Amino acid sequence: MDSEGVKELQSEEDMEQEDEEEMAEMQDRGDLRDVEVWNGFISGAGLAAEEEALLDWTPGDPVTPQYVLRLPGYTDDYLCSPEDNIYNISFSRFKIRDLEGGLVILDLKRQCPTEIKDVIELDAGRFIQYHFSPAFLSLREIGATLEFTVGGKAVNKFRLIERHYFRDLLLKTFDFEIGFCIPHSRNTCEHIYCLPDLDSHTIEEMINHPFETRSDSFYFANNTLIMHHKAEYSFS
Ligand SMILES: CCCCCCCCCCCCCC(=O)O
Repeated sequence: MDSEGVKELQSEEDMEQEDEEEMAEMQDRGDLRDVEVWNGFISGAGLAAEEEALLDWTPGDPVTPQYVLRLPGYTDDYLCSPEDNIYNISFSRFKIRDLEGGLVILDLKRQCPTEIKDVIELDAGRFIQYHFSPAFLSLREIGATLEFTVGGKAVNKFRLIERHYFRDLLLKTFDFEIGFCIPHSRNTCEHIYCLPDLDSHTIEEMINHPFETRSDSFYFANNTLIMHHKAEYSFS
């Protein structure tokens, strides 16, 4: 696969409608608890037992796209291990550009052998801190180009779900369908991020509190979680 312009699949409105339906069902059943949880506000990070129950998930159950789309906050831990990347997907470049002005904001490249290696990278970094300027928060749309190689097995339904939070407030969920990737391929795709409209108080808080803005990136193949990356952001 060598695709450009992967789009956001599920709109915020669709997700809100799904949440409203879920809440209405819960209300009918009489088990509606913390409405705040479903609005993206929780009082503590990670999953408490009652949150797992609310999500209808018990430890050991597979982590599905539906599950991560309902997470109440930034996770305390990684929800899969590096060994779960059975397709030996290896990221080689990550570039961010402002779609309006065309300015490249970030371009991270990894030194990679010309030949695609079909080995699992157990030491691949899963956590990164990004340093942006306050002006980043005024951007409307950014394009994030991802370059990666795939090992000997074809990847079906490759999908990235990314959840961005400031503290416990869910800022936005991005859901990108990357699709099918052929074995031993080198791939490029660009995801378009429409940045959320944030109120001035939240923006000020995000600027004044570096690395309290965080994200979980969940990568799925065939609805199975194969990679989980975490990131923190400063805008000062
Ligand atoms: C300001 C709140 C929403 C921000 C959306 C910013 C998009 C940033 C793209 C970078 C995502 C990289 C994630 C990662 O490296 O795991």
